[in-house]
Amino acid sequence: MGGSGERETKFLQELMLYAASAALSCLVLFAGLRHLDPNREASKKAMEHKKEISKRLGRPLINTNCYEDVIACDVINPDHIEVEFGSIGGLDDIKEALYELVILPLQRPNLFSHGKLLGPQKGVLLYGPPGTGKTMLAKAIAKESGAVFINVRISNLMSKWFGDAQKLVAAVFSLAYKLQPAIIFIDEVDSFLGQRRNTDHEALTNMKTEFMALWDGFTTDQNARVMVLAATNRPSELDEAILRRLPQAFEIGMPNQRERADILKVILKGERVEDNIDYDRLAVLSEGYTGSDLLELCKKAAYFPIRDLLNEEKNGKKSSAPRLLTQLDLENVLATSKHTKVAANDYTGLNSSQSSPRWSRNRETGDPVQAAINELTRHVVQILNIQPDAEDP
Ligand SMILES: Nc1ncnc2c1ncn2[C@@H]1O[C@H](COP(=O)(O)OP(=O)(O)OP(=O)(O)O)[C@@H](O)[C@H]1O
Repeated sequence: MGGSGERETKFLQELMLYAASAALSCLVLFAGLRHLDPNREASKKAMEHKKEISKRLGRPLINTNCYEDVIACDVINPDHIEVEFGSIGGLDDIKEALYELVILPLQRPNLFSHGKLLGPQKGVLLYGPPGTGKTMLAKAIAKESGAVFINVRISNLMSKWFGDAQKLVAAVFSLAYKLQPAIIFIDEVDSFLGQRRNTDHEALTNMKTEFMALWDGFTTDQNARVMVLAATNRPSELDEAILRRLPQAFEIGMPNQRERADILKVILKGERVEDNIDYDRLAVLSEGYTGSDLLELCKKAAYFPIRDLLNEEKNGKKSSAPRLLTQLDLENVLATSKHTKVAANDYTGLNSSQSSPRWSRNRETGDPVQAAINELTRHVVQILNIQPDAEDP
């Protein structure tokens, strides 16, 4: 009797020991797996970001999956975008067209829900040389329309979760739908959705196919306030399948003289500058500059007052603040900086096989023939590396 009682106690003890060690092993395994997960940090960051987004959006935490959480890292709340249409110099007719085509349907979908003729645009392409304000314009559209801005970085989709790239692509669309109104922005779209090559990796090809299928789904869903905005410096590298899905294309070209003056005014607005800046003269002197070049020019010029202040201090003078920026500072930079025309030379424009009327939209004349002549002239100017004598303001 005593022997069987002892055996029972021993059995129970062993059972408990096994149970405890099994529980411990599970715990260790679970903790180990969590540490082995290469995306642990990214998911954690994404979760924090998602919480922040929900808070900022004033909506309860949405029910998202782990892929949507990763995409959430690239979501920008419109209230946090500083760029608005007013901070973009020039591009007046393009801004006006984008207001009607993109902003209004996102802001007031009811206006576009009567009949089939006025369905909202689901894809818009901005193309032109680097530094001309395409990204800025895309952000301003999100800001003005109150849409969340999902900046799709292909490198993000490809590198972090290589095997799951297709699921991430699906997450871009599903998250956009949950957060709508939303703008999915794809910069350098040619690198992601460019012409298919035999050398393309299978994962990239699958991603493209998935992206197109999901995009088509949204195009037919009239209630989805989600739009794809794509930008490229190499429009000629996009294939027809993409162009079909981007029926509205806008060339964001090199700014003309009047636009350069406008851009300079916008950049220097609110800065410590003298009142007598001659913007028209600066615009003449800065021919061939993009908006981005003009920003760099102003940044360089802003150092002159600082240098002067430091020199004065060296000579024993005490100054409380740097002097105002002058016309001469800006002209000095223009005279000394060797402008390379990188942007204009890089821009390949469109090849003839893709020149259809929609591509030939010319924001200065609206005339396709004139647009073709301008394009040709631009190429000749680039090849000969000459500057036209006069320029249309
Ligand atoms: N029209 C403009 N008005 C005011 N600032 C401009 C304008 N165009 C460009 N800029 C300035 O140049 C910066 C770079 O422009 P942005 O990144 O939008 O050019 P991009 O066309 O998208 O170039 P990329 O093709 O290289 O991405 C902007 O952040 C802005 O400060």
